[in-house]
Amino acid sequence: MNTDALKKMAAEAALRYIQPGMVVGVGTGSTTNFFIEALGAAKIHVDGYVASSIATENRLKAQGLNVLELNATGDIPVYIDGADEADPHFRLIKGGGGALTREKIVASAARLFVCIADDSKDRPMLGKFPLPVEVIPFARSFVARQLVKIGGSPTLRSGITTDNGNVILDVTGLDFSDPLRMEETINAIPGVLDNGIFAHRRADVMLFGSAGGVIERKA
Ligand SMILES: O=C(CO)[C@H](O)[C@H](O)COP(=O)(O)O
Repeated sequence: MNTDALKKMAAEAALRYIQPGMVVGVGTGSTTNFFIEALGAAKIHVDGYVASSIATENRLKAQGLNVLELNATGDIPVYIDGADEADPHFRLIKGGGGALTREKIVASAARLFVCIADDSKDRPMLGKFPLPVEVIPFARSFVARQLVKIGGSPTLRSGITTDNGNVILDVTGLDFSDPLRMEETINAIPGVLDNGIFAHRRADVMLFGSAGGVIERKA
């Protein structure tokens, strides 16, 4: 089975978490795009959707789905999103699509975070995928130097400005033995808006598409 088929399988399995009348948070990326397609076809009468990016907002609207502002909804029952890596403790690296800050906000506003991915993202530990860090452009060089001091090798992602008007540094070489601490350490650098470690707000459910079917894990 190809990777897209596995992503689609996980995305369609997430529909079981969507009930009529809910507000649903929706992430960003190719796996989430399969979820949006499945939502469009399923025609579940939810109250509306909160998008984690402008790209997702546009896709939801293209399916005729009702998009709500997070500021108007309060806490939301469920958030569905992909990941770049997931460890056995439901901690994630996200931000391959550059939407990590809004994704973390919507995930944190949700009572249940269901993470959908193909099983290549199922890893014994985080850190193979370069860690995305969203940085205010004014602080780019300063933040890069601080990341080097904690063992990282940052690279500026070219050709992308985030929905918040910022840049992304992709960082390799960091020590992921304590992801929660690394999440806090990086976010304490002035000029960092957020980073792609989801250890404070982990997933509650993992749905992995695999050749043997959907693997479901609950925290
Ligand atoms: O965090 C993300 C976007 O910022 C995505 O969820 C992550 O990059 C996975 O993407 P894909 O579903 O395309 O593999």
